[in-house]
Formats: sequence, structure tokens, C-alpha cells
Amino acid sequence: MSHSTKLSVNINKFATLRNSRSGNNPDVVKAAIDAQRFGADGVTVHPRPDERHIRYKDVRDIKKIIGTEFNIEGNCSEQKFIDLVLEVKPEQVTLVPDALGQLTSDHGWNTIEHQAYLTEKIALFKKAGIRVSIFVDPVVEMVEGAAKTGTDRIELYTEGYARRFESNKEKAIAPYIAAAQKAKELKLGINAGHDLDLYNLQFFKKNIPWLDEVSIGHALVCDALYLGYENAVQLYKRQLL
Ligand SMILES: CC(=O)[C@@H](O)[C@H](O)COP(=O)(O)O
Ligand SMILES: NCC(=O)COP(=O)(O)O
Repeated sequence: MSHSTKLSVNINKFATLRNSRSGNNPDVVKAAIDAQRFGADGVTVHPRPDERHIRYKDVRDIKKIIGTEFNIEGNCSEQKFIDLVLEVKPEQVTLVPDALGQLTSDHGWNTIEHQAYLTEKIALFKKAGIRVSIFVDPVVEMVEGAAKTGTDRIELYTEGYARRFESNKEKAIAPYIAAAQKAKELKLGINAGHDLDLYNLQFFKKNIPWLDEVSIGHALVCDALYLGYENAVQLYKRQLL
């Protein structure tokens, strides 16, 4: 039987649009309800310290309506973030090493240098019954380091793959296959995300069929504008069959 890969829709960009005016249009909670109604397996949010898109209140409001998997991403260096996650208790927290005010996520953890730090933070969340994933570059040594922190999963940072996909997809996917093989060998679950889209997703899944989950926001929301939200969610689901 083939391994099923979950699609978690990242709804940050709905919040970006809402925050460009006062008021509540588009409604971020409705975006979460609709993602699930249209077939997504989960919802991802990445509340940043400046709350420039997802606000802490959104996270609490989404928790009330979520019937699928809730994944909260963020940097555990902020006590405010840790407190929020422990209060909301999502199914999964994804730890991302972003600096304050960073435009978007652009690197994974150095799991060797920050091993003790990660081990301590991960234990906090696991004690509360929350599955933990950590954001890593597709580097075998970083996956080996991740396995020593007690994390349940890694999330492979896929911007590099997305960037190189068009010019040479075999070369683009190679480090991800090696990292994913190492993760499998070390019994870590595997998530992936950042700049995955309707063109590069199927090839990624085909080469790493044991992939557990992808979280996709930017491209899916752009596609929703062109193609409709329901259609976009279903087209992404189809790439993972
Ligand atoms: C960890 C990751 O790759 C995503 O969360 C991405 O950073 C989206 O965040 P923004 O929507 O703030 O760009
Ligand atoms: N973890 C990656 C994510 O949630 C969405 O990234 P993107 O599709 O907005 O680049």
C-alpha cells in the first residue's frame, strides 16, 4: 500500500491580506474551516513575533474550529511562542530558527551546534503531548544531529529544491533523497515545505514516497486567486496520490 502524505494548508497569506486593512476580510478562521472542507488534512500557521500576518488571537480562534491536524510553526527562542503552543496544544509544533523580523524562513537548524538547546525545548513540547518537527536543510549531518535531539520529525526546507527544479530536477532532488533516506533509517518522520507548488510537488513525492506531510501556503494561495480556493486545495491533494 502506498504511504499517504498529508497536505497541511498554510494560511499565513490570508492573514497578510486581512492585515492590509482594518476589519476581518478575508476571515482567517473561515480560511481554516474552508481548507478542511475542501479536503486538506491539516492547517498550518506561523505566528511571527511582530504578528505581521497570523496573530496570536488567530491561533486561539483556529484551535476552536479545527477538526484536522493543527501545525504551529515558529521560533522557540520566544517565551511568548512557547506559552502559546503549550496553551493551544496543537497536534504538531514545527520549530524554525528565524531571526526577528526575517522576511520569511530561509534556513534550517544547525542541529549539531544547537543540539542541547533543541533537546531541552523539544522535551517541553513532548511532555505536553505535542508532536515536534524541526526545520532542517537537506544535509545528512543535520538529520543525524536532529535524531539526537528527541524530535519526532524533521521538516525539509524545500526552497533550494524549488529554485533548482526548473533547470535540473534530478540534481535538485538529490540532497533531499539522501536526507530523507537518512531520516527514515533513523526512524524520524519527514515533513517538507517552502515554495512547493503545483509544478514541483508531484516529483518531490514520487522521489520520497515515505513523506509524511507537506505544508504549503504561498503558491497555494496564489493558485486559489487564479483557480478558486476549493479547486486549488484539490489540485494539490491530487499531486500527492
Ligand atoms: C517554515 C516555513 O518555511 C514557512 O513557515 C514559511 O516560512 C512561511 O512563513 P511566511 O508566510 O511568514 O513566509
Ligand atoms: N512549512 C512551510 C509552509 O508552511 C509554507 O511555506 P510556503 O508554501 O508558504 O513557502
